[in-house]
Amino acid sequence: MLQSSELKPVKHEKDSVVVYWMRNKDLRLTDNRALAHASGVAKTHSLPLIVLYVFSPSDYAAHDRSPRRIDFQVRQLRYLSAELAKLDIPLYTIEWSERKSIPSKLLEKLEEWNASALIGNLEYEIDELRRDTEIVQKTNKARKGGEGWKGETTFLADFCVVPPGEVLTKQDKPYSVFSPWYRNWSAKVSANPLDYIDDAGGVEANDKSARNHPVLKPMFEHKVPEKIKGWSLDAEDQKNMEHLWPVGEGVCEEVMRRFLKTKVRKQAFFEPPLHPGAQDAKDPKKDSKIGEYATGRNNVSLDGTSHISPYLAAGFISPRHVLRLTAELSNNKLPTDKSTGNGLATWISEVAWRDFYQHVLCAWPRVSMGRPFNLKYENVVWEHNDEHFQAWKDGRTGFPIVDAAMRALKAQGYMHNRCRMIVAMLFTKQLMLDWHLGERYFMEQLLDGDLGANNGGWQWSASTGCDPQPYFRIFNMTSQSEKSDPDGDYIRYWVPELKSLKGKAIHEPSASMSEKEILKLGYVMPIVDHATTRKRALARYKE
Ligand SMILES: Cc1cc2nc3c(=O)[nH]c(=O)nc-3n(C[C@H](O)[C@H](O)[C@H](O)COP(=O)(O)OP(=O)(O)OC[C@H]3O[C@@H](n4cnc5c(N)ncnc54)[C@H](O)[C@@H]3O)c2cc1C
Repeated sequence: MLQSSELKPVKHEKDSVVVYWMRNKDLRLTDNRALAHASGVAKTHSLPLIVLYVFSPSDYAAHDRSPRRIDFQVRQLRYLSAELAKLDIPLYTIEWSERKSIPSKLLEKLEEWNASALIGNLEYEIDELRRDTEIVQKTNKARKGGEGWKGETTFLADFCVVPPGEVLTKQDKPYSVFSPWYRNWSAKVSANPLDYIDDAGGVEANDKSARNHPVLKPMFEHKVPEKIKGWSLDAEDQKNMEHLWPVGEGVCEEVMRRFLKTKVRKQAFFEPPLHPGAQDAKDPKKDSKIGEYATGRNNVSLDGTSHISPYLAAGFISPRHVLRLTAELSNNKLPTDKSTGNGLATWISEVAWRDFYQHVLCAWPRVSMGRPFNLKYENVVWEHNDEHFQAWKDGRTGFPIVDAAMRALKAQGYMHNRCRMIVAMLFTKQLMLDWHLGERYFMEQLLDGDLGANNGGWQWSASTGCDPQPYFRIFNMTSQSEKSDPDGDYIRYWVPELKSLKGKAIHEPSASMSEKEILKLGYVMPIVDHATTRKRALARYKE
């Protein structure tokens, strides 16, 4: 928790207001710690609540945000605005292009509105932590007799199941290896489910008189913009995204229900999570997607994972909520021992990875400043090859599984986890390109782009991160392809040039076909040779 100091109790005067600052990772009205707290403060002092959201295009640019992600958030904000209006609460949005001046502009607004409290959920990226710290420091200074807004500021931990700083070694140090961290994390969660996965509460309606409050009245006239200049999509992509990643009433719960209660389907492409025709599982613990997750999650031609990541990353649903829904399948217990091969336990451990990378971000802030976790690898010599970088982005590397995955990413703003590992491995080890470039490209494309998870995934692949893949274990693209897309359906869908290929040839056309034959299909030869580049990578890392 980050809070202004308790110098003098703040006076909640009768014409003041309470402000909940909604951020990019908590775009929901239920099970939301800061919103519930703000609503409680407003009720206790009989004050109206304002929900504030700040559009900050310069932050989006600095954090390589994907326009699709901004569009996704805008769609959700418009939905939330309508929901809040039913509760007589305004959702007021402001666009500020100067990100460094957000604290001072915000404090000016709070003074203008005569707000007595500002409440939000913490964001763990370094820029955001600095911004919130500046707000708290400025408030404290004003409350010690200085100029400026003198209300109460509170930022709460909400994004993780277990807040950063609570999973520590016996020596009170942060963990840098996932397995012991996970044992500690799961012991805490299982022992204190009420603390960690209980519903944090939501929002209560304002009194009807809020509609005539001098500060709130004009806010009810305010409309959340449909588009943010520089961050909007063309009409076709907008339609595509609305179809693949819908927002609105009950969407997240339904995405979860499909994962927990319906059967795995074979699909070489990713259908929207709310596609028609999902078949109910007989025994969800065994034959639903989650029941089969321990094995199904690595087959990229199955819809064997939840696809909840964009909704979790932008906080349309809380991680507590997804775990509660999972626990319902298991007598309200959370099975966490994944060594049993239990699908539920394996899935819970994946959700825990999300927490793990946030904990890493907080314990070692250098990872959100572009530096490797493992400083030993800070000076690995990377190649500078624009042609290879472009071929990777365009899905024209000559490695079919990589090309399929990269084309899927461009088309859908999403990529299967196994494919993320494969394409990142080719990028960092075989192409020997700087992982920062791949990390940035992912952020620009992904709907679920999140600094902690994305940086963690990239540094895992580049072997520079926390508990990474050791540098000498370099994926062989052909065997990865055979394991993750056994029938080649995923490749055939995304790389139609190869759809006539049968059997193993789909995974490595160049092993059985001449260059002329491959080019005739409209495909390309591999842009690098695995054996040569493997040696190069080993040498570079050793150096
Ligand atoms: C190079 C690379 C980059 C990645 N970038 C991101 C990113 O920007 N945002 C993101 O949310 N995930 C990222 N991941 C993790 C993972 O690929 C996605 O979370 C997952 O594919 C989302 O699909 P799903 O919701 O169906 O996952 P499921 O398999 O159903 O997993 C459930 C949830 O657990 C979390 N999760 C699962 N695996 C991981 C993981 N390895 N690290 C962190 N959280 C995880 C996600 O919130 C996910 O929605 C990345 C992985 C790699 C290797």
